[in-house]
Amino acid sequence: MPFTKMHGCGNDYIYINCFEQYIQHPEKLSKIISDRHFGVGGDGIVLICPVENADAKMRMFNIDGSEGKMCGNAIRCVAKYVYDNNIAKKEVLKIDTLSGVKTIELKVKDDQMYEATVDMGGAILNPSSVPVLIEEEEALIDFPIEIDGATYNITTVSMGNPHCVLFYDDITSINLPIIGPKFEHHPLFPESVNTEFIQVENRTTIHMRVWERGSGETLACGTGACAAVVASVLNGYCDKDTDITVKLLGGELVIRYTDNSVFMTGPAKKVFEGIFQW
Ligand SMILES: N[C@H](CCC[C@H](N)C(=O)O)C(=O)O
Repeated sequence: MPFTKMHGCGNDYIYINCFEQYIQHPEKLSKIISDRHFGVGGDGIVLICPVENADAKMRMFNIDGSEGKMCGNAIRCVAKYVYDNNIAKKEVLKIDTLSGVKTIELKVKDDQMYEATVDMGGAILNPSSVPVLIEEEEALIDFPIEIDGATYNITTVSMGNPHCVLFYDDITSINLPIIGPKFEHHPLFPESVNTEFIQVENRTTIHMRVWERGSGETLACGTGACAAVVASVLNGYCDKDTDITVKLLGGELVIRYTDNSVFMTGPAKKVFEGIFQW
């Protein structure tokens, strides 16, 4: 099975062209091929599929086989793949996702690395739409919850997929493999949750680590960076209608939170192509 390995800020996926092949059980394939020792290695797989209402459709599966409803780093790479492989040779592309059709503007920086700006759509703040099971109509902002006897102040945001954002003075010392699953598997989050840990540097710069549902700690999370900037604005650390730099383990994303949409700008890079025997 032919594949293309690509990444956005080190959030790496195995991309499969489903204009040319059909994958019957992507949830099984993701678990096998994502393994860094017995497979290709990645944070999951992304299927690039034909669709009527857009240039292509993206289906993304985490390492555990669960299907993500949106993936910010992957959609930039899908746009690059669609352009490079002449599926749609346009600098403005429309990619369909389980969270609707997104518009991506590509800028070719060099032959292997592109920069893309994605209109990620509006941030969803109503708790029942994130979803988070708390009887509140208003957005959860700096909302205290108790997990295993400890209190955490959470801000919850959906970018088409669920996010829980927390703020710390120092994120370098957080033990994500211990704390991440506590949120990922908590009954408060019926569809599980991606959890972002934020350290604010100034009004235009934040640092982020992330524990992704279904994949664990990744080097970057595009939807998570968007949710983190929305949460930073809601908590008064950053401003709307301003480019905020999100510094991640694998690189940087620039996020702008406006009344209508959240915009994300970042890299998309191809690493190699190959044939997977399975
Ligand atoms: N783990 C996420 C999907 C991947 C999101 C992340 N890699 C991104 O770049 O947005 C979920 O299940 O909601």
